[in-house]
Amino acid sequence: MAMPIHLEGTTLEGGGQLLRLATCLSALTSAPITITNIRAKRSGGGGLKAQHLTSVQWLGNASNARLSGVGLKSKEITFTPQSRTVSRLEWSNEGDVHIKQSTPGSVNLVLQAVLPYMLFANVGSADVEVGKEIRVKITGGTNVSNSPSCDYIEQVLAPMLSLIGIPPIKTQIHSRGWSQGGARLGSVTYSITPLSKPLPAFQLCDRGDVKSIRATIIAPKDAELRFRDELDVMFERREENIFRNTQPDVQVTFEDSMHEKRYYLLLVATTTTGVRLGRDWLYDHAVRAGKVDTVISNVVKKVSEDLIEEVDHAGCVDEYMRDQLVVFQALAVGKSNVYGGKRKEVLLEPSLHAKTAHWVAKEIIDVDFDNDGGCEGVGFGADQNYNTAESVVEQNLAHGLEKLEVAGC
Ligand SMILES: Nc1ncnc2c1ncn2[C@@H]1O[C@H](COP(=O)(O)OP(=O)(O)OP(=O)(O)O)[C@@H](O)[C@H]1O
Repeated sequence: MAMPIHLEGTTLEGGGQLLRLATCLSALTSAPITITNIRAKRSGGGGLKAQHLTSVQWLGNASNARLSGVGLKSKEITFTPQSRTVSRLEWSNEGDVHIKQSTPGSVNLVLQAVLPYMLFANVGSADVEVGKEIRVKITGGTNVSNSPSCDYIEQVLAPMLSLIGIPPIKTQIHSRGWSQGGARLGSVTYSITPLSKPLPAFQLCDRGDVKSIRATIIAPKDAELRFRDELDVMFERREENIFRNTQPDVQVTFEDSMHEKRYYLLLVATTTTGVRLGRDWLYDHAVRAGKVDTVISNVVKKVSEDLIEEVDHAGCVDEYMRDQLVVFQALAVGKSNVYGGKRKEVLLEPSLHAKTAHWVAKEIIDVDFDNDGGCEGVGFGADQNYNTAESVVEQNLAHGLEKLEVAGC
């Protein structure tokens, strides 16, 4: 049997993302891995939290893996996938998957671990019903600090994945789960259509101009007017920083957060080439009586400044999207390019999360990322049943998607 690939869990960012990506790639490729010192630099002693455990166990089941050392707080695990095909087909034929967490761990970090597996596991399998959706219901936190919110998934990640050739992902939030204002469980269903053929290389090189902004406010009902006013004033003042060459187009939606300590704002810019850039904040400081106005103005100030920084660099991905696209570049057929933008004429460095994802992908499937965001993917599944470039393009067109081809990459 092959020796497991050893990954030192404290490398670079050294958080849960390293574990999620490593176990996902291992499950897909059947390469056994051992991860040591998992999250060892994180506060609270590190090791697997419930959210990480859920992801590892689900991927283990799906890929029929032998798991060793896997439990709450484990700092070292070995993940040895046994067979790919049998269990892959088992779950995908069902159509419904329910991943339950008993804590409000981020549902979207669980999604981050399982989504590439769900999309790619059946690539090249002749038995798969093309176009058959998997509905994945995940219980946990829908809005959790330091993780993508369901709103970000729906408004940024899913449209960006469509842009690179992944069949559209639908989001249905049943109830919200929060890490702020008292822990609370929620649930969401994502409808995902697995790829049946390899993902063609994709090019995200031309950002275009910002053509619209969508603001999603979730806050206590009695803060609605104040929040909307604060946003109006900000958009008036920052119009030129955001829209530059285009007519301002702003849409604002409001949802009652049902708790006096839950304030959330997401701003999403959509550009003329279909790129989405998002920044958000789930307010995580104390909300003092009589200080609601300060909270609102802090939230609007921070999120709008963060978004303007993303607009300024002219790249095709926001800070978070950059690391979340790495796995798709690594698995695609041929060279994909993702332009990360410039500051003062110098290419923006990938974030530590992005560098970590590059490192994990290199260790497990031996792909390299260059400084300007290019990566020659392994062409996952291309050596199986369907391996012509034309058939790949046909498949994506059948999903109603166009490949984004932009000159200058
Ligand atoms: N506001 C945000 N919007 C979108 N994505 C986010 C946001 N904040 C963090 N992320 C993404 O969430 C992931 C967080 O990975 P990280 O390793 O920090 O997670 P974790 O499992 O919580 O680990 P740890 O508890 O060890 O920090 C990254 O992919 C990052 O890009």
